[in-house]
Amino acid sequence: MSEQTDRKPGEDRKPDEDYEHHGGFPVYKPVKGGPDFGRFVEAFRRLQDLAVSTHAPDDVVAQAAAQAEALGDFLEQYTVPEGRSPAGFDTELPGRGSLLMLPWKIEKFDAESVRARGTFRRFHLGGNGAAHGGTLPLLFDDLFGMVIHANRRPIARTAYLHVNYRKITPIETELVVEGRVDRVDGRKAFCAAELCDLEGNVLADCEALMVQLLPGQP
Ligand SMILES: CC(C)(COP(=O)(O)OP(=O)(O)OC[C@H]1O[C@@H](n2cnc3c(N)ncnc32)[C@H](O)[C@@H]1OP(=O)(O)O)[C@@H](O)C(=O)NCCC(=O)NCCS
Ligand SMILES: CCCCCCCCCCCCCC(=O)O
Repeated sequence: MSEQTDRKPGEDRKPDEDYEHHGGFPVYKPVKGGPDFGRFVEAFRRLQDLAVSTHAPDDVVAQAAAQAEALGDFLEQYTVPEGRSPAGFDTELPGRGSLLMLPWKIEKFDAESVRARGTFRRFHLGGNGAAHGGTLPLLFDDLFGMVIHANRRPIARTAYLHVNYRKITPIETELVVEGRVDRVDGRKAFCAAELCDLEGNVLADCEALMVQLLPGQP
């Protein structure tokens, strides 16, 4: 039996009593990268942009491939398990220092809402100047993870995520996304968010159900 509430997130709730119980997840802690880590990640994003936007002569591609392979060989010895790399766990960096997440900056983070600002990069291109349709669910899904965290709720899994694509989402253009918990029903947190341009036009909106995990649940 679940408890139906109309409470506004953060309004009347104390931090979730189960906050430290993240199903079968390990206890994650932020992992702060060193002084050059943000620069390191941004250099890789630039390479991703260039890898998808250049058509270099074969000898240049061969040289670039050899340098990339050498860099991989150089770094491989430092591989660590999940949760030990700053990538995705450095909360001060755009996209938390992850190459997968959108490299957006958080500008509001509280129980009312989480808001982030940034651009879809050239490597996020779908077609005809628009961000790939699959990159928007990634943006919203990661935002909802932060929304859950900002509401002092334990880690939740996304049960569903519904995106309405209202207008073309351009790459290389500053945009804003903001999301919140709309309603809580026991383990279920119903979330909503909008992606807007700087004139306030809604480019896409999204609704998702985030389900709190049971003990031991993966
Ligand atoms: C989401 C998940 C944890 C829910 O499984 P579960 O813990 O066994 O929970 P249940 O199936 O009992 O669902 C819990 C509640 O959410 C509801 N629910 C779950 N999935 C739903 C969906 N897709 N649509 C609507 N409601 C859903 C159930 O109806 C139930 O509601 P109730 O408590 O009012 O009866 C599980 O399905 C899962 O792990 N899915 C994969 C998640 C995933 O990989 N997400 C992407 C990465 S985060
Ligand atoms: C407090 C540590 C800060 C970093 C938190 C990273 C949390 C990652 C949770 C990953 C949850 C799975 C999300 C998904 O698969 O969609």
